[in-house]
Amino acid sequence: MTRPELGGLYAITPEMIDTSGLVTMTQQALTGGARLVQYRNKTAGTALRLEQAYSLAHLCRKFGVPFIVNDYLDLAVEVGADGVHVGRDDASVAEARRRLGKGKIIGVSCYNRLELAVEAERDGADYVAFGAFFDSPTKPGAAAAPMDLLDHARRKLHVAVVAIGGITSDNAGELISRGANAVAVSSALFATGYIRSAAENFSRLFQPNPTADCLFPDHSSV
Ligand SMILES: Cc1ncc(COP(=O)(O)OP(=O)(O)O)c(N)n1
Ligand SMILES: Cc1nc(C(=O)O)sc1CCOP(=O)(O)O
Ligand SMILES: [Mg+2]
Repeated sequence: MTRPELGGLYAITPEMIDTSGLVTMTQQALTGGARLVQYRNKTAGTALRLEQAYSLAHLCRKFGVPFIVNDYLDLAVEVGADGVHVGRDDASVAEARRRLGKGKIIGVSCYNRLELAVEAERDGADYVAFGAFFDSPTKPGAAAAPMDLLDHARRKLHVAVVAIGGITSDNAGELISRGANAVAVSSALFATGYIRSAAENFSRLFQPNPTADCLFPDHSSV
């Protein structure tokens, strides 16, 4: 079943060594309405990763927003994260569930493959992620995912669907209207000089639009 907290703007943190800068930038994203945060750092050493993950876990707790650790299951357990995100080179869903326990969030990368999502859902994932929908500055070599994958996913799956890869506030609308519950964004949030307002722009896309309802009233239930 789709967990209600797994929707909206999903902020993927950038790689940086300055922990206080990272916390400040993430705080701006949260103030602008980010509903999930993922700590993603592929290059930091163990001590820095631990320091950053603890700091971000603490920050997210203050905002009441789930904090997810990318790749590192041990780190997620150690800092009391709300969940972990795993891909093809990472822990299995079963292992993540065993280590984290019931109630924690397990997200799984499914790239452009619906069958991986069906398997992840069956194994107990809480959300599945598809991408890359657009060229990603963060992951330039990512395989491309077609938009209609979201239409198929919406019909076939019951868990939350996350879209990722080169998403901006200009191209996110179509992903959301095709059924993405959340959009995972790094560069179009953190590589801007206006993180808070970028986050607000994304967050607005998830709010019901009263003007559109007024122009096009929904009589489907009448
Ligand atoms: C929300 C979300 N979706 C996809 C990914 C990519 O995970 P993965 O394929 O394991 O690649 P890395 O991020 O580990 O390089 C993600 N992290 N988050
Ligand atoms: C971490 C990651 N995974 C992807 C996938 O397609 O699986 S794309 C991606 C990078 C997302 O960052 P940006 O918003 O800067 O494109
Ligand atoms: Mg990974």
